[in-house]
Amino acid sequence: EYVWFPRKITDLDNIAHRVLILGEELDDDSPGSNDPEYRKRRKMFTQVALNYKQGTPIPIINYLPSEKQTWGKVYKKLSSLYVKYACREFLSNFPLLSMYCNYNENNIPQLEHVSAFLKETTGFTLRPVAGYLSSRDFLSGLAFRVFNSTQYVRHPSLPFYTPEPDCIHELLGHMPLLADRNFAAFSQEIGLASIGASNAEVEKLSKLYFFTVEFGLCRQEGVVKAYGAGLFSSAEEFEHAMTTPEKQREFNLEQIMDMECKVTTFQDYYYITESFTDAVQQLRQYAANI
Ligand SMILES: Cc1ccccc1-c1ccccc1CNc1cnc(-c2ccc(C[C@H](N)C(=O)O)cc2)cn1
Ligand SMILES: [Fe+3]
Repeated sequence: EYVWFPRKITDLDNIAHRVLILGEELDDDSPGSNDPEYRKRRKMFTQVALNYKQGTPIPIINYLPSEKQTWGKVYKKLSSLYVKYACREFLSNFPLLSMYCNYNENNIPQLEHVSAFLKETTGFTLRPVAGYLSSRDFLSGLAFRVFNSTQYVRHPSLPFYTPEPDCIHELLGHMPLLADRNFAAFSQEIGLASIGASNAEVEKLSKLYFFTVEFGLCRQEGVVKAYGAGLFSSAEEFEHAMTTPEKQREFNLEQIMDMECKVTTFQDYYYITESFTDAVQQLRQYAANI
């Protein structure tokens, strides 16, 4: 069947309104859905994302003291885990974000500032997203080196594991590696493979994305390290994944394709790839047969 796909970067504006949003479509038992203040605050972020037009600056947000407090708690706890368990690419890029994007315990970095920094390093840029895009729509952004990023902050009741992506997940989880040239290339290749692909192939690519970009492990100097954004942003799942060897498995594309993606609980398994370039090779092989 004919599948529309974006042909130029401004076509990504046609995708922005096709989101699952907290309180409308998303199940109402997500954290903060029974907190009227929080839901009002989330509606503001939703409007910013729905009004956004490609190529315009991302609006600067005056984050609230309660949001900054959640960020600070998470930032402090995770910083101690990065030293022990993060891959070398993450550790070498993190200081750059502190320097150029004002990453610190007392300040939530602005997407606009991080987007400008990424544009200089790997050509990636950010755009604010109101909630869950479909896998196809999210992956199509990556083909243009555009990363759809949430801008709201998780509810203060669940700082160390939240079932929804939020700006803390994007800023601490994804941004440091989007500044790495090999990882940026890998991310774009997954996006390019999804353009015009069938629904079955998009489903497979989104699982590949999920078990690498979101929850990937790698081996560096013989030691298992993390590179998955979902680990870098959840102190609980990060600690769990790195201290439960029986849940760590060698990366195997076929096996991953059959795995179910757990979106609101910890994963059953975490997959180890030797490196990003190794993952790219496996993806290229797979994409060649699509
Ligand atoms: C679940 C879904 C909805 C809509 C469209 C696609 C999907 C879908 C289907 C198959 C595989 C993956 C997905 C969506 N992918 C993802 C990717 N990331 C997340 C996710 C990432 C981070 C976090 C926050 C983290 N737990 C933390 O506490 O920091 C919470 C959720 C959740 N789902
Ligand atoms: Fe993510």
